Amino acid sequence: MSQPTSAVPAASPLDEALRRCAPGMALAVVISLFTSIGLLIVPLYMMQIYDRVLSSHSLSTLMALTVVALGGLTLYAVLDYCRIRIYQKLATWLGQRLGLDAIEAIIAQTLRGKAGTQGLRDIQELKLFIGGNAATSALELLWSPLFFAVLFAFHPAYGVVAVASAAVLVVLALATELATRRSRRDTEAATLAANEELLGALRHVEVIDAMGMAQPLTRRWLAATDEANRLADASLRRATALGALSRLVRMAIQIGAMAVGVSLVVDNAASPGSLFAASIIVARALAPFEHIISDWRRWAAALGAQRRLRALLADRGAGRSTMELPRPEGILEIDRLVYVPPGANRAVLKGVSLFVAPGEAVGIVGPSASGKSTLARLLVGVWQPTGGAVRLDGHDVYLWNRENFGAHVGYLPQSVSLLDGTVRDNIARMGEADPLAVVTAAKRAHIHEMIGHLPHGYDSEIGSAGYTLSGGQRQRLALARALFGEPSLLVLDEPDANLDAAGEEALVRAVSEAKQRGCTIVAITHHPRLLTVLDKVAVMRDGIIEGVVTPTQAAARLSGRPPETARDGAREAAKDGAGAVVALPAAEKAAGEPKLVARAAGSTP
Ligand SMILES: Nc1ncnc2c1ncn2[C@@H]1O[C@H](COP(=O)(O)OP(=O)(O)OP(=O)(O)O)[C@@H](O)[C@H]1O
Repeated sequence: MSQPTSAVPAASPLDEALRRCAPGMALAVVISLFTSIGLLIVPLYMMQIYDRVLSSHSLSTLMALTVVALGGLTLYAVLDYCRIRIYQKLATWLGQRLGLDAIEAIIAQTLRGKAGTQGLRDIQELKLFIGGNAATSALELLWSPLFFAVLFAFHPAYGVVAVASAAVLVVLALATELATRRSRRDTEAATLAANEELLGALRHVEVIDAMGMAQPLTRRWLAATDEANRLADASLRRATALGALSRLVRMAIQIGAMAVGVSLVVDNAASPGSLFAASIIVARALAPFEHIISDWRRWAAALGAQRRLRALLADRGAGRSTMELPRPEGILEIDRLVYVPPGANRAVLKGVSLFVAPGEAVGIVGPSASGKSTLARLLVGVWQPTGGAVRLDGHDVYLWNRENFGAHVGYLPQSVSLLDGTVRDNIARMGEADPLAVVTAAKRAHIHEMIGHLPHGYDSEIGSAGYTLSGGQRQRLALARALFGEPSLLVLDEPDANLDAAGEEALVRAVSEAKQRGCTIVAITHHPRLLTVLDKVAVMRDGIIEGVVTPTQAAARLSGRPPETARDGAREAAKDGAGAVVALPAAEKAAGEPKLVARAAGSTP
């Protein structure tokens, strides 16, 4: 079948977001030209006072200069406010813009076993950088030549002192970077790894508390952070030494500028007023250079954050379609599916093929670790197949746009996985849903009444901070979530694992009704009652489908024996005749012959 799926464009979302920030940045930089000029108001005012008012004793000149200076300072204050607000707005926008992509990327990485929330912290770091002083003072560097020009205009000696001082400060900033870069990066990586391990462990806090595992965990965390602390200390030692040196240099510059100024005044080469004005302007001209050194940690953090964000965002669900597809009929084709987990050297699925017609309900049985849950995850496209494909209505489920795919698919994982929120939020898949649609899904899962008995009905909070549902209640609620919104495909991974007799009965009815509504169903189950409402049952062992039996045959075998005997059941059923079971030779199965299995099961349309 065809695969006309369009791929995601390769442009980096970070570059795209920064590109869209550029006009705002440019406006802020232009405004900062005027605020930089505004910074000259006080020194020029002082110079005029010394050189004109003190010598002429003219109070009217003083008054005029004061009015002009105050007017200029007012304008400066307004422009400075606008400039800072632009940076703050840009930082907020950037955070929102990147947040969506970062969450998507974090989900994609977590699915590949690389869990972590560092991406969100990195966005926060970039926001602080842009919205705070670090980025703004760096952009003010652009206008430093203006100050240098004024100093050269006063006297070339002032200009030379300022430019030479700026060069020394730049060298110090570069030395700080070179001396601390490696250890800083290593510190970041070591701290990140230690914190992620601890956060991962804290998700299982009940186990930790019940079995007194807090101490060993703390020791592991301390051992992991020890290395990070050692590296951080080395980096801090160098940065502190260079910081002390740069403070010494800054004070020496002030003294040097003053000494040069006084010698010029003594030689009558410059006015006394220019001496004071120049010392203030030198300080202003060098301020952005000094900020680079004092804000270096923020700079380093922002550089590290953008590097990690770039890598994270490049990694988000690469190659998935951006185009929405219409509601599928529910033709499910598993085509020579192979799956080798990341880092593993052995395939969990070794060429699984199966065809499921629209509205058909298939059971999957097989012993533990035969690959059933892995198959379920591949059916809903959360993992990328190593080979082969799963197609729904001819389109690869892994490449399918996730939001669009989710609207047509219901998935009940083995771990249930309810999220923090209300019962209503969970059924509605955390979206803003029509109450009628929520109630319909609950009724289809036969839990509408059960929800009525919760403290706040559909508004009952569940999850870590809310009402604690029983295992069976959680499973039934997760079934309602899977049934929400008329799914075309329903994938249920052991939906009966925690249910009592009433729950099992409700599940059987819910699955049977979904089938009648035309939903294609794949259910991993060993429950004989549930098997009987399905159309066929695939028997899995060691990553392959050994054969397909009728539900009656599978249920009969399973009700008398443990699930591990499913293969024997399949083989015995094959001996029963009726062509219901296909026991393919191993080599044939590994090569993958989907149609053989499907045809033999009598399900190919
Ligand atoms: N991400 C992974 N990395 C390494 N091995 C994995 C990974 N996921 C699954 N496996 C391995 O694949 C095999 C099949 O696992 P799977 O969960 O699919 O089995 P199952 O048939 O659903 O078992 P059960 O009935 O016990 O749930 C197991 O041996 C498991 O250890």
